[in-house]
Amino acid sequence: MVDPNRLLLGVNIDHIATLRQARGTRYPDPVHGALLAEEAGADGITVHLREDRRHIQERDVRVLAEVLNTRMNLEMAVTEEMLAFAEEIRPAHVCLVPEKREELTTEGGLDVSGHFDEVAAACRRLSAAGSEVSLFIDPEPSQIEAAARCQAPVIELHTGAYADAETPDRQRAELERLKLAARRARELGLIVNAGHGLHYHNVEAVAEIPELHELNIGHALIAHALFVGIKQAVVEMRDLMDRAQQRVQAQRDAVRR
Ligand SMILES: CC(=O)[C@@H](O)[C@H](O)COP(=O)(O)O
Ligand SMILES: NCC(=O)COP(=O)(O)O
Repeated sequence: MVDPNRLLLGVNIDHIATLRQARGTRYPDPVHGALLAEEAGADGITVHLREDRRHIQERDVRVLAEVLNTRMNLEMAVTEEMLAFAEEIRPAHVCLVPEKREELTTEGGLDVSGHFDEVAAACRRLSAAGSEVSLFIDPEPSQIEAAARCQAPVIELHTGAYADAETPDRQRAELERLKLAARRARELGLIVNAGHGLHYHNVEAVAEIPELHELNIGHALIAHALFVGIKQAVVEMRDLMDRAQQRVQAQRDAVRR
């Protein structure tokens, strides 16, 4: 039986679409990648439908909504166009993210406290459409508290600062911020996910944070898949996450003895 406390893996397939868009071809199809990722053990599929449509297209989201066996997590900006699209598709999960057209990737978390009314209204609309809403935020107490006040049931902590840390000290400090943030969010009753920039060499310390529910991982996993295949790339990531959780459990058991 699958452990109900197992840390879940959401596989972000955006960068399969990046390769397709580079040539304007029909291949590689992110939908194909999503189905293989599910077969290999992904617990969900994440797609970010960017305003500039640089990778995932509306067609991808529509087809995924029809064929996924797990669940879709649609990442999107808080715009009228995207809200109307999500209300039509009604994905299982919608993650609200900040977006800048000129950015290389999502540089930081959503400023929930600074745009409280707009984000709270989006949460209400999406919940009414039947989607579970999550807010992609930096591991900052003020943002976590604002997310709880918005009545979003889920947050996703942006792990980019941890992943990009250039020194071990900086990385330890960023990991500590993530741990404190996860603890605070759980105290407030939020479900806590995390993601961005996670890689095979930095995922384990994050996977050891006991309050986390799901990690969303894309770029590094799809890059690895180029060489080992997507199923193997998912299995390897899953193994690292499982082993990290088993270590935490073994430490807990040792303390109890
Ligand atoms: C919100 C987030 O962290 C991911 O969706 C990530 O943005 C992957 O896509 P990009 O590389 O386009 O940012
Ligand atoms: N929300 C984070 C995500 O979906 C994956 O981000 P990345 O692993 O592509 O950086």
